[in-house]
Amino acid sequence: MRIPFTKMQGAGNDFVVLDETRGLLHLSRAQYRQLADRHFGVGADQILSVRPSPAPGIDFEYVIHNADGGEVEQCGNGARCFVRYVRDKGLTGKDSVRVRTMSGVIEPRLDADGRVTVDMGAPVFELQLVPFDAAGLSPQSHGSWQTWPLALAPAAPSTTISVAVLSMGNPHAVQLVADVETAPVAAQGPMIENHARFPRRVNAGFLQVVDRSHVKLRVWERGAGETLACGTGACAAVVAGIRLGLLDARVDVQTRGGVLTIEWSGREGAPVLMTGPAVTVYEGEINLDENNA
Ligand SMILES: N[C@H](CCC[C@H](N)C(=O)O)C(=O)O
Repeated sequence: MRIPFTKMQGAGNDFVVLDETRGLLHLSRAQYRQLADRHFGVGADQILSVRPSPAPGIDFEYVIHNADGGEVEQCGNGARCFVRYVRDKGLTGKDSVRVRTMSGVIEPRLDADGRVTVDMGAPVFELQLVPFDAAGLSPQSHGSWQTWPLALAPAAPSTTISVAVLSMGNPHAVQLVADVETAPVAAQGPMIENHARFPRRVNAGFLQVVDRSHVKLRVWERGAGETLACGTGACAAVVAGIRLGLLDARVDVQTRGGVLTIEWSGREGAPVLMTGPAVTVYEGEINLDENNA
């Protein structure tokens, strides 16, 4: 099956974008994996499918699959690329669109300077909604919030880390590190991602606080491994830093792929705003294996 696609990236988090506004492609999990494969396919961290409005007052639906083929609830860098895509393709005349994902409705907006700002909605702290199983654990208190001990069981000795746990529509576990460059992302990332206390797995953030308005962040993403940037991960890390009393309301997040600016008032229920780049890299066509169907 030969299909057209658009390759995009937001701060180095890269995507294959598919136009399904005139009909669904009905791709299989294996075909999503092939699209994301950097040797047998196009190569991307996630696949974004643009679909027609699902309901009045909502402009589009946006479906997200990780490189491992699994469908997920939210993708922040993808949301910025999404609005750039629908604008450039003439699928909308608006600069700001309301789009539904599996986790709810978000509102990306094209800014005059070419960057994109997205209202990512409010962070969720109820552990059972992340979801995170805290049974039998005693949290460490930090002012009005807490972090949770997470035992990582390598061969020996087992390591226990301390994570802030929250959802941006998708699950995040954020730990503070002294230096992101030496943080054990490759060693600990998979163990956190697949930890039994996260029934739907989790995105693992490694956060270095530089000062109250600048941080550095690396993220081992659920279903994709370490990416050059993670939009929801940047939102989750800044919200965690604010709640732990370490950050102010507007923070520049330095990722390996670029800078994202995150704003959150600190009031529960208040939305998180994320601003960053969205770039079209190239257009192409791919022969998808039929036997992958
Ligand atoms: N790996 C994430 C989805 C993509 C999130 C990330 N690319 C972003 O920009 O938010 C998850 O499984 O929840």
